Amino acid sequence: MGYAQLVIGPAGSGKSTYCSSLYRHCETMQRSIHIVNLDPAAENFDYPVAMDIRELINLDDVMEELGLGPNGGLMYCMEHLEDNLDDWLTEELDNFLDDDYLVFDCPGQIELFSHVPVLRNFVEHLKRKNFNVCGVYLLDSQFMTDVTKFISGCMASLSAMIQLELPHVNILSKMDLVTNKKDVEDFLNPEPQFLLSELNQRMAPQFAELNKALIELVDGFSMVSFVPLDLRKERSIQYVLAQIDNCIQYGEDAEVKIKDFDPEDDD
Ligand SMILES: Nc1nc2c(ncn2[C@@H]2O[C@H](COP(=O)(O)OP(=O)(O)OP(=O)(O)O)[C@@H](O)[C@H]2O)c(=O)[nH]1
Ligand SMILES: [Mg+2]
Repeated sequence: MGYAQLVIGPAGSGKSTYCSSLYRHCETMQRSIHIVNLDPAAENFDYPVAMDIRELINLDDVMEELGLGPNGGLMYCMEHLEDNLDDWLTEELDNFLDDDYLVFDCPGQIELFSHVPVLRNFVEHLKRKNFNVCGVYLLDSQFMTDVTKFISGCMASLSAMIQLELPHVNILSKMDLVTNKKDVEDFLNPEPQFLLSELNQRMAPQFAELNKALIELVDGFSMVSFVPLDLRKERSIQYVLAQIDNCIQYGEDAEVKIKDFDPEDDD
């Protein structure tokens, strides 16, 4: 049994930075972890790349030879990955041990986890190879300061959740940039009534019914809650990792220390 995190979220939400911080954290904890680059457009890495889509296909070549732009080129590369799950990916995965822990740093094109089947098929392949996989969805806390942004963030995360059908952890990234914690706290584990009244205040009256339906949806999928991540704090990284480990049953035999501490304790 292997373990895997699929790190997804909009462009610039902090996925690669999270991966490198996680790597360093695990290094300190003397815990083995391997970061995989799935972004054909990535150029600089702050972590050792254990496996790399760029060894399968080169984005510049694709753009040049097929006359595609950066986004079309990226989608082509990802589809090429999808076509090579059985050979390239299988061979690459054979380099790892049975109980290895892999973290996949994905590109940020939102269509990859909203309606294009590439990542879903990728995940299915990992599952067939006996991996326990968790979707880790990063959302930038800078975009979480009012209710309309919160709802749109939830919808994007929800579409990834539905598309991938994975255990799913939502992370609010870049908490170090949040000066007024109160602004964001309202949205970490929000009260539906609070959200609805905020939303109604923001929107014209004819949206009242839609607002109600949206909030019911967000509330109904009680998994739409966010764990704050402040990369300056080891404890914050540790807490996020423990949530994810819990989802994929990592270390169940090895007695992991999750317990219930407050991630904001050390303020
Ligand atoms: N202050 C702060 N900046 C961050 C943090 N995480 C990421 N950033 C910055 O946000 C920008 C984007 O970060 P990346 O980690 O490259 O984001 P990404 O999600 O991998 O982006 P794509 O791969 O392009 O989708 C960079 O300038 C990072 O330095 C954080 O926790 N705090
Ligand atoms: Mg990245």
